[in-house]
Amino acid sequence: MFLQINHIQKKYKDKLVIQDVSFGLEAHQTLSILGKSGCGKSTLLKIIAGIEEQNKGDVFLNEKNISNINSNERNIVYLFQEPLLFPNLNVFENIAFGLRIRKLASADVEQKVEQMLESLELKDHDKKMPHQISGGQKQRVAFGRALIINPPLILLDEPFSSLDVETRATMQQLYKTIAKKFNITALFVTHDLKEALLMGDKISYMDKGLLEIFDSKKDFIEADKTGVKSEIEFWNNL
Ligand SMILES: Nc1ncnc2c1ncn2[C@@H]1O[C@H](COP(=O)(O)OP(=O)(O)OP(=O)(O)O)[C@@H](O)[C@H]1O
Repeated sequence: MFLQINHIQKKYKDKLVIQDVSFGLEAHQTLSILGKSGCGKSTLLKIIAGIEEQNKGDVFLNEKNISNINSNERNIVYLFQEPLLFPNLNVFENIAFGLRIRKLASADVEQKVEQMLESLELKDHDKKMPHQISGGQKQRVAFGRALIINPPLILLDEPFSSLDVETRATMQQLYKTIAKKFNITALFVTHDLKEALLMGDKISYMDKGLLEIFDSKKDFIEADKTGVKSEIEFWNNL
């Protein structure tokens, strides 16, 4: 497995937030993590990113135990609901940032950023500043800035939840396209049932600090706790 999580436990003081979480994820796959507010989703992502420290358990990335490696040396990208862009840099330079600090030649930066702008349908916005673009466009710039450095793993923490329904649907489609194009390996946290089903190659459900991965979408739909059956019942009863 490209990402292997073994028996992670996390307590905040005496409160057990993550009980015992283990799972594996193959490279180039997206795992959706569905769960109600407070079930420990963000805490799990923070542990994998190295922002929080677990009390027990290990994180392996590409066969290497990264549990004791500093967050900035893990090269894992963590994308939040609200995209954090550099307010004083335009769209082009926000995306180029990771390449500039790695001292890539200007011509290479230009070529890579142009390609990324094209993939993210941002070509007409390259000169704009972050305050001049919409929420969906900001989220696309944040994706571009993350993807351009080829991170081994991307952690998405409800990335589309502040967007309106239509923009959200567009972003979901775009995510599917770029995930395939850039061979992304990702964890996608959401509290939206449909989004979990759409975004994940694999789907999991988190509840009270425990996580279950389903073997298939059919199993996920049929399990009572995921809420799919009651959703279907609701529409049938209308
Ligand atoms: N730094 C912290 N100190 C103490 N308790 C925390 C801390 N961070 C999170 N918690 C608690 O841990 C539990 C899990 O929080 P977490 O943010 O992981 O939930 P979540 O599933 O991501 O929720 P949401 O969907 O609302 O973001 C919550 O009860 C929260 O109050």
